[in-house]
Amino acid sequence: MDNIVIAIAKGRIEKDIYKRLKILNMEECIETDSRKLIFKDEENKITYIHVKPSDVVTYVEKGVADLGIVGKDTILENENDNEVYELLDLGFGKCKFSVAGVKGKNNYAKEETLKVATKYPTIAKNYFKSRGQKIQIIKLNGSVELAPIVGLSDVIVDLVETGNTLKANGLEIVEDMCNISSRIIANRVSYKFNKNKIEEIVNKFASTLDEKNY
Ligand SMILES: Nc1ncnc2c1ncn2[C@@H]1O[C@H](COP(=O)(O)OP(=O)(O)OP(=O)(O)O)[C@@H](O)[C@H]1O
Ligand SMILES: O=P(O)(O)OC[C@H]1O[C@H](OP(=O)(O)OP(=O)(O)O)[C@H](O)[C@@H]1O
Repeated sequence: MDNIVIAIAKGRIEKDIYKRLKILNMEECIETDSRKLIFKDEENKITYIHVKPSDVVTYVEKGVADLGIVGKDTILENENDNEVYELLDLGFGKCKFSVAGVKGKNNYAKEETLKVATKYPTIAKNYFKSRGQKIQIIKLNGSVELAPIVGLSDVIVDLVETGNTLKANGLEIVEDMCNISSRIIANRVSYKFNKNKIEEIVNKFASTLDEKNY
């Protein structure tokens, strides 16, 4: 049988993923300080590919990867285009989506069209549509907190972890939208054809959920 391919999100959650891979003795092949993007663990018959977080869902949905480890934010941002199975909440990478704006300037009438700056247009559109609020999206790629300060938008939709970035820029949370954490996702066809191997891997990750040693 071919190796199971697991797409790992590079960046912020990578270290948390490696801690679990160590616990599962699945890390022999991964050189954490390397620029390499693909690692083969022949013993466990698993291939790991290192992918930008916002691309993991694409690799899984297209079937290049059987499994992916990635933040729920990227799953939600891709949900209109990419159908994948979400198999497990890994309990790390915790943050939340919130609507935020400049402190003391957030009394908007429902009838107004709200200008919303965000890195996550799909999430913002779905959220405000569900609340019957007309919006105009201003798509940005980062440092989104700047937008309401300089008048580019009324509010932002962004990830909040400690709240320090909002506080440092004189912004306040208008409303919380949903909690976020890292998840294991699966390609739907792979899950049907490699169910036993996939469930074996997912169950191993599930066994680390109550590990206190990291
Ligand atoms: N404060 C936070 N900001 C952004 N992501 C966070 C935060 N806290 C936890 N996360 C989780 O970490 C994941 C990876 O975040 P990271 O910043 O590495 O990726 P990214 O934002 O897509 O990268 P880039 O900033 O290069 O576009 C996110 O998808 C999210 O699930
Ligand atoms: O609540 P906090 O702990 O301050 O974290 C929230 C910040 O973290 C992210 O920024 P990051 O620099 O990771 O990504 P970006 O390039 O999308 O701004 C996010 O966009 C917020 O700005």
